[in-house]
Amino acid sequence: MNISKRMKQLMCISKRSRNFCSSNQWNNDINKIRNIGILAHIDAGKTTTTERMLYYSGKIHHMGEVHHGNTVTDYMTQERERGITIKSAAVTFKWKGHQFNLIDTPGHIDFTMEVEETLSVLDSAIVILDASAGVEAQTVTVWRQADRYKIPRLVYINKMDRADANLESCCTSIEKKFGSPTLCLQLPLMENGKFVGLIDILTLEKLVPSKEKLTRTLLIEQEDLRNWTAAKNARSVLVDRLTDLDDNFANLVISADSIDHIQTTEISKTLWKITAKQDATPVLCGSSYKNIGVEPLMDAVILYLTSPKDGNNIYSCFKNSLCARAFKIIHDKQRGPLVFLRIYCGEFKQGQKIYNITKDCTEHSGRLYIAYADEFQEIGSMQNGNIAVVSGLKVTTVGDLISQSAPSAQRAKDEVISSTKDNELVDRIFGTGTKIPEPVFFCSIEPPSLAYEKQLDQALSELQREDPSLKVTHEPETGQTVLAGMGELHLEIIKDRILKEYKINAELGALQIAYCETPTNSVSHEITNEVRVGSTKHLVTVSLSIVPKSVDEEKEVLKLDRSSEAASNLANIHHRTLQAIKQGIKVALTHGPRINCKVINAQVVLHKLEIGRGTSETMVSATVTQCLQKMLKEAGTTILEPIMFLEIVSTEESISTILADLGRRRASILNVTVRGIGKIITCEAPLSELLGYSTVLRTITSGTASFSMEFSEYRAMSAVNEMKAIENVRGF
Ligand SMILES: Nc1nc2c(ncn2[C@@H]2O[C@H](COP(=O)(O)OP(=O)(O)OP(=O)(O)O)[C@@H](O)[C@H]2O)c(=O)[nH]1
Repeated sequence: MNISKRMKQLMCISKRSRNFCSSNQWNNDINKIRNIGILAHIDAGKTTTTERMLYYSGKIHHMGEVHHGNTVTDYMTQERERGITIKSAAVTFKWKGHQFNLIDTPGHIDFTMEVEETLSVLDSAIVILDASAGVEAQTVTVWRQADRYKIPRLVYINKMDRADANLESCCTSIEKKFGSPTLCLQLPLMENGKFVGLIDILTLEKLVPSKEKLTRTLLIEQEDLRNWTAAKNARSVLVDRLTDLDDNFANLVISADSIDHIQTTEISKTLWKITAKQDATPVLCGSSYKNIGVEPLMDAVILYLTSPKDGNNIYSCFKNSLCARAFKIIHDKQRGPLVFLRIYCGEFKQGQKIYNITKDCTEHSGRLYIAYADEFQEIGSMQNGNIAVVSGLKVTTVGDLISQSAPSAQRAKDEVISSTKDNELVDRIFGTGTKIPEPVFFCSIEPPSLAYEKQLDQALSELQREDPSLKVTHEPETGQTVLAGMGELHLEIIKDRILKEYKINAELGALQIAYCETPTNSVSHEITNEVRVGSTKHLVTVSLSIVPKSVDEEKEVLKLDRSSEAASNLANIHHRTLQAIKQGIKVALTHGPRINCKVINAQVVLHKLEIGRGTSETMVSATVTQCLQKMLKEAGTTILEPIMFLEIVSTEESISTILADLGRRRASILNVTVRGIGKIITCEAPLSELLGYSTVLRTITSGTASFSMEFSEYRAMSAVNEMKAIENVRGF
């Protein structure tokens, strides 16, 4: 690693940061804030593009490169060693009077939780594509995630310098895979077959960058007929598309005497509207590595992406009192845990007391900062619309909703409940912000000696607080600590972090597949429990059914029987009792009867509940667990295995070898398509057949093929494979 270069870069950040203390130097004009994320498939160029943005904004004076391991946002040792992003990184900088709070996210599927956390607090996003690859497997995943959070986005097609770059086929793949019409705003400017700049379709200008400055020159018909004609035609296509998408713009076109007289500002305004509504996707292009296209991309962020004020602020019920959502936590050696907050309403003041709505507790915050990746600039206060970092919070975890005080939170909740019958909205506001993906791999972890046991527990608890997709459990029967995560790389990085950051050489057991169980039949049961405390008898009776489902259709596993006989008995269940029942269900479904793994795809229906005076919630929970465990045994369970979706990119020569190998892995081939000079195989295969697949693929194709995979679904297997799974799990 080029250490001196990195040192210079950091000094440069710190020097600029020192001039930058008070919050009122920051943009409190909410219209001029852009909270944006950069999303893409692995290696599309997110970190390289972010590094250029920091450079052009004046935040750094030397551009780092991913292959030199000296970029600002890939600051973790593991990121620098491997040249991939693992943790999302937030940076704040200014561009043309606007404040960008930008989050660079990882592209690897194992770190998808980082993307999910980021998306839950963003206003808009840039999706980057590799110009030679178009829409790739992970692009589809992040696009779907962004759809779920209704995030306006634009696409930046990077790597236009590559010989096999193809802007048109990228646009076609966006339209085909996402059903979103594309609005192409730039064309590549070629000289002797080389990509040297861009043509701005709106202004009919040539944009030719140097490292220091971007030169804009108007295209002149007589001097550059070919480019001028291409730009004019592309502008007509753009105007036509906007006419189809926006009635006001259509009226403007009808009343104009010529398309040429439509003002660029009118086109821009319409583009903003359409992007905000997500009716179409603006497309820009460039080569971040060759420093082409990044400044116009930053201009496009200002022009077409939304500010915090433009979106529908679902938290407006908090009015001017504080409302913020925690979306990321890191552990800083000096400052301790740092919680990243998106502030939706009010102001966060350094050292203020906060009420954590999710955890129902009050905490004291410490210092307040603005983030520049792993550098932090202390500030006194931060206004709504912004992203801030807070130290000192001990209880808050990712996804928690924060307010000023319990009464202000209650006032906001009362207001929403009285003004809407929409329970989903209430849940979106006051529930936890992010969806935590299910881990598909697990392994045991042991300290090198008993002396390290406490330290390892501490390290795991910090890592778990940072990363909700990492699950740490202690198995009471075996005394083992078990780590569950998203993939081989995820768990490998955790082990490496424990070694490098906590200096513990922990031992990981063999990787195991996270199988699940599902009830084979529907069963009902009623149970009565009685406990004597002194002379008092405490009674509880529950009647439940368990019903198998093809997937977990409902958000809640528990459903109340709505029949007339049950309704009166269940009408007045106290909130705390309901929580106790849910807790009892959770415990029972954590360990299935056959191989002790999680029970999924099941619905539990509560028919009856009778509780004697003074019966504790713990007793209710225990009775529900006991009843369900009995029912699961009676119903019998089927074992389910995780099935992965794979996309393999290969040369023509290796295709038959790869297909033959996939045949031995119980894979179903979905498609084989041509991409450039190579081919893409899409298929599904059980995860148990894919352990160490990256090494195998590298070996059988001499390193010419690459692949990405993501979880598809849990599926039942044949009796023979079920036996094998049982043997594997018992051997663990
Ligand atoms: N030819 C070419 N290579 C590029 C360009 N932009 C980035 N790269 C290279 O592509 C590789 C991946 O770039 P990154 O910026 O790390 O990509 P990323 O999307 O951040 O990667 P992950 O975060 O690990 O998913 C690096 O080797 C870059 O130098 C480009 O415009 N042209």
